[in-house]
Amino acid sequence: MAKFITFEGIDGAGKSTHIGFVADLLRAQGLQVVTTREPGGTALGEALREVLLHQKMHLETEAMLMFAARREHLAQVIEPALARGDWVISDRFTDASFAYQGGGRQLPLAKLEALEQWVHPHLQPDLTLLFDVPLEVARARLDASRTLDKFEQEKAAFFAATRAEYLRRATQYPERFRVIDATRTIAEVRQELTQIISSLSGKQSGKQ
Ligand SMILES: Nc1ncnc2c1ncn2[C@@H]1O[C@H](COP(=O)(O)OP(=O)(O)O)[C@@H](O)[C@H]1O
Ligand SMILES: Cc1cn([C@H]2C[C@H](O)[C@@H](COP(=O)(O)OP(=O)(O)O)O2)c(=O)[nH]c1=O
Repeated sequence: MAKFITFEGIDGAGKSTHIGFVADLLRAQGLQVVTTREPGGTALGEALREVLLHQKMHLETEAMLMFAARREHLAQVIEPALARGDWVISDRFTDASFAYQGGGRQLPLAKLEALEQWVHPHLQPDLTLLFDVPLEVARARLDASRTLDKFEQEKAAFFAATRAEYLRRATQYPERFRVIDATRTIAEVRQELTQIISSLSGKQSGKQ
């Protein structure tokens, strides 16, 4: 049965480093896998990503554009892939809106819940891998690796609140979240990912 897997965590936790690895693990089992990302994943979504990552805007505009990009992503990529029986791995999904817009920027969670109900009332990820690291570790990795976008330039308090909201959601939805201690080496993290993926087979799809 096709499954929907999401990767989450604060910037610099190491999500992107492991997506190809997990996709290859699944492909080695003969599964068809679609990898994608948010904001993005479609032509319109990538255009919105450019705006979201580089322009200042009202917080509610930011939240609505994240969900607008998501609506398109679901319609064009995620839902058709799951309907075909493909597995889908997305670098971020709605938990990121709760963590960043809700936790980091303090948009009331009820507004995000309303957007979630509008955009995907019947779909949740089957598995959410939360790559968890202290802020200093994430910051050191980012500083060493790239030019920072609008979100990555935020201060420590923003990321503390973002991380706290991710962890709160992991406690709220323990059936789909797996919290990965991403301070370990890449090889150690991959060992745990291999165990998680091999134990996934046989569970039901996340469509409600
Ligand atoms: N476990 C790890 N140990 C050390 N460095 C890591 C680890 N995981 C990722 N990195 C490095 O940290 C940087 C940020 O990783 P990345 O996967 O881009 O993070 P994210 O997608 O979560 O923002 C990259 O340069 C990556 O090579
Ligand atoms: C999906 C999503 C992402 N974001 C933010 C988190 C990230 O800082 C940024 C882009 O995510 P990401 O693709 O992880 O950035 P990068 O490719 O630089 O690792 O968008 C939100 O604020 N809300 C959302 O709903």
